[in-house]
Amino acid sequence: MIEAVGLTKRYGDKTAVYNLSFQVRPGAVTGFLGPNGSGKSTTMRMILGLDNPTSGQVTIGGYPYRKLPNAPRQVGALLDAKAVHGGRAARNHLLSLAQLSGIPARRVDEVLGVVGLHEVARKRSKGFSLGMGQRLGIAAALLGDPQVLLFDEPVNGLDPEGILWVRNLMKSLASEGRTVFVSSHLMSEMAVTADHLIVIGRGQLLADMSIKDFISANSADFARVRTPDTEPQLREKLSAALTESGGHVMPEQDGALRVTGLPLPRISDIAHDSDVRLWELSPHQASLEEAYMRMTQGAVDYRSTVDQKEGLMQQLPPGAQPPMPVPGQGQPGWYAPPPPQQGGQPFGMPQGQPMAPGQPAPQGQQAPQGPYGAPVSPGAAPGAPGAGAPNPYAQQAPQGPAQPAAQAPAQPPAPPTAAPEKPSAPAAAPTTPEDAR
Ligand SMILES: Nc1ncnc2c1ncn2[C@@H]1O[C@H](COP(=O)(O)OP(=O)(O)OP(=O)(O)O)[C@@H](O)[C@H]1O
Repeated sequence: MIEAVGLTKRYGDKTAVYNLSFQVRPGAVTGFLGPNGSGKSTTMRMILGLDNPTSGQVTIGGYPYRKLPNAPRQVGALLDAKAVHGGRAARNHLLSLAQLSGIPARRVDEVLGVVGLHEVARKRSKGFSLGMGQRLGIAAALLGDPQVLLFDEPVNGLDPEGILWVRNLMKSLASEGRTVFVSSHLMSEMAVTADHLIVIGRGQLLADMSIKDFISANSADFARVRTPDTEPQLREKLSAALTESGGHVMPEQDGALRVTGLPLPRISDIAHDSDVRLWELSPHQASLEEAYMRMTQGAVDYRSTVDQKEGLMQQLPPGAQPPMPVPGQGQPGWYAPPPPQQGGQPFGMPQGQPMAPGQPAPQGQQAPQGPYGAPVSPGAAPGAPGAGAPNPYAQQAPQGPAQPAAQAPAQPPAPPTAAPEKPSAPAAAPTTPEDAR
């Protein structure tokens, strides 16, 4: 288990992480979500002993990383897939990491099979595609057969097949009882990968909850109602009638109305009673990406200066409800879809679920040891199981296509921040203590 308590990191006058407390438990994929610059990588570096906290502490299995006995065998991480010596063959790169950590050479071939890079094992990594580089970084993380794994944005730049492969790998590692902590800024990806979510914004904890709770708290039902385009007065009439009946009405970009707080049959009756013809009346669920953006909208450091949000600037039709204000957040005159619990917690924290973890798991709890990738025959195709023993990770699970990457949040430009440029990530695999900065 990974446990952070009051973790704070300052770089000069920039506070990258502030008073962060959370636990990452074994047997689950824990998604670490936050907008760009929210402190995810800084937190991961502190977990791995590559950066010292300004205050607070973070431990793995009760030890700070640097005091962890035989750390490379217990913790594996992918921080930056590009942090490899490009002139070295993939196998040699892994071999050198293995030798530094006293890991036998045969394990190198095992992990090459696990990530499906066996056929290119003797090729220099500088010719690798982004996806192959990610696989090589993941192979390095798996070398020590560790119980604790950290992946910083492992699907960045991957194609749908690669995303699906990483997703299934995370899940199978967790199903073996390992602790899997994976950062991302894509809610849509975490929704289908993670069991648990830790969300941060500007270095502070915004939410710590199971994905199930996040979904039930944030997937509000709403109805889309569309009146004939040719008769705008009907739209206004219906909007007023729905509002009068206790509904919350907001305009959609395409001229339809988004209605919450009224069941579909009631909306139909109100339209009928108001003599308004409908071209559409359909049930919908707010997307998790929207809920996540709502949660983090006040904690986004970097915004596009390109005006991409005209659709959100529509005038409210007569009778329409203004957006729910999110205390201390959001931009005046702008709005995201309303939170599902009107008048309640803007982030819809489920009952009895604290913002910060409240149930410490027993210290030193050991996850059950699962079977690990058995050697794969040298002729095995990349990503395919070997001809000998089955390869649990290289196999494609029969699932649907990966979800497309979400649109960047449409937000007005924020005032420039004085944040210094982010330095490049550590230049070597974090499993080698020698590389610690
Ligand atoms: N070594 C450093 N010196 C100064 N500032 C830093 C340093 N490392 C990080 N920061 C700053 O701390 C903040 C958090 O950065 P961090 O890289 O941890 O965010 P992140 O959530 O991983 O972002 P991204 O999703 O863009 O990778 C940023 O404002 C960044 O510029």
